[in-house]
Amino acid sequence: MTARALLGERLVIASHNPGKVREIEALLTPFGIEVVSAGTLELPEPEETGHTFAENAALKAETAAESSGLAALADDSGLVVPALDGAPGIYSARWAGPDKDFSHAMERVNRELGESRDRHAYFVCALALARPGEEIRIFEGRVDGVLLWPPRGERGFGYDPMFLPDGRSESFGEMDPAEKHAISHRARAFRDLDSWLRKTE
Ligand SMILES: O=c1nc[nH]c2c1ncn2[C@H]1C[C@H](O)[C@@H](COP(=O)(O)OP(=O)(O)OP(=O)(O)O)O1
Ligand SMILES: [Mg+2]
Repeated sequence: MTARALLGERLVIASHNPGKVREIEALLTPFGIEVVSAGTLELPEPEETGHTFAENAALKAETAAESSGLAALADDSGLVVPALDGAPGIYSARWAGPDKDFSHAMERVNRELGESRDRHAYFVCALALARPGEEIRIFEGRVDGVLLWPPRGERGFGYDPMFLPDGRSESFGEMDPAEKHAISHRARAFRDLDSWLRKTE
């Protein structure tokens, strides 16, 4: 797949999470690509049966590309806590249950950590880019930090209020979105995508 082909087309953002779609739209702005979300096109939400972030991202991008006939970009991401053997990891969304209750998911993370002295965690983002009938591409990013309790801030989404990125004094829930976009796992995956686009131009 070439950058030229991609840049001349409409791109589906293959995500049903409004917090993510908002961030992806902001991160895509400099690329000047016309985007449409999976929700707007009423695309189905596929079951995430993969065992890795990359597999689930690929599955979501391929499903969206096939059902829309357009190029599609999917994001599979999550919070990895080494002291919890990597949980919630690819199950990060599922820990919030059908009501997407992240206060409950954050409480579970904190409860399972208990008195553990190791509160290190990182977010991972795998982006998958698919065009109908073409080989899929994966881009990845990660950001390290520590888990706070109680959670802080109302901005962002998901586990943001309990995540303090290394070297910062504000949680992702407190930060201005532009600051999160400068350092987040998602921003780093976009940098990876950007350097690939430049190479293939
Ligand atoms: O920057 C982030 N800040 C806070 N929490 C985050 C972030 N990035 C991922 N997360 C957590 C919450 C999210 O729900 C889950 C991803 O799960 P994941 O399956 O990739 O997304 P999702 O089900 O919410 O939407 P969709 O699959 O339609 O793209 O990890
Ligand atoms: Mg999902």
